[in-house]
Amino acid sequence: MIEVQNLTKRYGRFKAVDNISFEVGNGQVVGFLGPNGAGKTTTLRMLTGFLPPTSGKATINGFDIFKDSIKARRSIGYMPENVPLYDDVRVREYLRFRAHLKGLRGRDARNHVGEALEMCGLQHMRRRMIKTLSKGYRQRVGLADALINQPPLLVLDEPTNGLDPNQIRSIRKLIKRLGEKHTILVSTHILSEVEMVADHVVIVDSGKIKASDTPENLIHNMRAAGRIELEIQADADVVQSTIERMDNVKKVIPESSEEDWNTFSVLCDSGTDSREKIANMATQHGWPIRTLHRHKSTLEEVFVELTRQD
Ligand SMILES: Nc1ncnc2c1ncn2[C@@H]1O[C@H](COP(=O)(O)OP(=O)(O)OP(=O)(O)O)[C@@H](O)[C@H]1O
Repeated sequence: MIEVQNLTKRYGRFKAVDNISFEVGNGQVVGFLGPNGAGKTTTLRMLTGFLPPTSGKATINGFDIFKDSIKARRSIGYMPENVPLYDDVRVREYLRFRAHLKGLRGRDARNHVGEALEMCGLQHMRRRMIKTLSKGYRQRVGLADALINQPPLLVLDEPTNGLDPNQIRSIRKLIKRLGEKHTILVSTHILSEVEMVADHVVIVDSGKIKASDTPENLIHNMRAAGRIELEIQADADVVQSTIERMDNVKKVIPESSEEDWNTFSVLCDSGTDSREKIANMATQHGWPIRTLHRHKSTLEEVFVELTRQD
């Protein structure tokens, strides 16, 4: 559905997007992540035909977005970061107007508007003036607009930006539902959200791709660097030196101590799990254990690891 090859965008001498390439298959929900200023919006604006690239190529649904822009754009529903809406019209009127702009007429226009209202949970708001809507409902109108001509691809730029946790949940559910029928490229800062909705994640930083994989693989590869949390009742120095001598253990880091109990992070080699060996060793020495837990990485930790500045 999307093929991006060596896409670059310069603003003067500054490279906002630096030679990125990635693909999004039909039906995938792809999370496009990166810290502020990473180049996400610039990339999405190029892919939706709003911004010409400095160099590189992108095709949407087989059409070159720069050479065959109109055809490519017919395949895209784009929800920009700040949804521009007219305040002094009613929700349904606005969507009908947008449907007309997208070439829909008569019954088709009415049906598509009805479906978009329904899909985005806006039926009961259809007669409301846009200026009276909460931010969450304004976002829904933006989404309804993006899907009104039922494009195969939805490009959503931070659809949950500025929403409260309840609104975020409902937009997340909506994205999940939309993902059943559409290919979706969604940029967001809310990583737990991506973990729940995305089949694939692209992480960008300083205009470059830092990782591109399924959320599971990204997390697994982090987890492979295995960290075990151990809380044990024994002399801290003895525990540390004993465990550090074990195979596959890279480092034992004392974290805290409370009365006789000492807590450690045990860092192990990729793909290994030393919990049983640690448990056996503790039993042999008669050291009681209160916690022996393999830490599960989150997408947030992967993100921080790949994009942190320090
Ligand atoms: N029109 C412009 N002229 C000059 N620099 C720009 C322009 N638009 C964006 N930039 C710069 O390009 C970089 C990438 O911006 P972009 O908006 O694509 O980032 P982003 O990943 O979407 O960030 P955010 O998460 O904050 O929205 C930033 O350093 C930004 O300041």
